[in-house]
Amino acid sequence: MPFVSLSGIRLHYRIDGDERSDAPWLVLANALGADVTMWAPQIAAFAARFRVLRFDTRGLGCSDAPPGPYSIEQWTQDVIGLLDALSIERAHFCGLSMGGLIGVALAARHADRFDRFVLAHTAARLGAPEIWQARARQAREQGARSLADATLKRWFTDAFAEREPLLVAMIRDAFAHMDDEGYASNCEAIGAADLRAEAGAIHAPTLVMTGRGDPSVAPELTRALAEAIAGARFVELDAQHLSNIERADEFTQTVLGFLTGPIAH
Ligand SMILES: O=C(O)CC1=CCC(=O)O1
Repeated sequence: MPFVSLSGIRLHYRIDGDERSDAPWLVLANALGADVTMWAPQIAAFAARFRVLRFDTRGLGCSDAPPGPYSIEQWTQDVIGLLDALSIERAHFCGLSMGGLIGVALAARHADRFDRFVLAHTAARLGAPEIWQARARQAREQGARSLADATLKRWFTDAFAEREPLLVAMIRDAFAHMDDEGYASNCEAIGAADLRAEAGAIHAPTLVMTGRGDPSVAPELTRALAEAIAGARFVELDAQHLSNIERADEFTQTVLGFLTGPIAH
């Protein structure tokens, strides 16, 4: 299992696609409570066009979970450190939810390292700090797995959960084994992150995506992010929060179309 060591922590990553090719790099960033495996439905199609680098955000999956709270600066330094460690000069970036929030910060603050951004099911501010502090407290006191049922209900429609119980069980399994401190520390980073004043400074070509029924990040907040970014494309899928799983083909084709197609000026 490959890791890079960055300022005292080990970050787990995976690469798909032909590493020796000169295909563009595409970085994938996961949601809170998920890990690199959430991108499984996209990997074959993405790896046919890109060298795909996915990583477990600090505190989640197989990456280290040092005591927090974490911060948006640590998240972005983790991504830049990972690119540096792997000698990747530039990449496209696709992040969902918390991964999308990291993308907003990278697009505003580290534009020189990226070409195009996909910011899915996210916003420049993901709700009031008190909500995230309460969630962090619950994770520390009762364990992150105490949040699993409610979270899964926000992530998928009932119809999808009934149709695909195995898929949902696999996502739940990854969630249930999250490190409690890592989950809580990421909640605190989300609560402290308010990038509304920075979204207007994003000039990279950007696709913003939401789900019509997303109860985790309201579509209006995601739409507001798209409106703040000059020239951003906005797409709504018929899904709740993890549209890359519930509407896997549509998500994949929308992202590929954007990353490989012409950019309207
Ligand atoms: O936990 C949720 O419902 C949704 C969420 C917000 C930020 C994130 O990454 O996931």
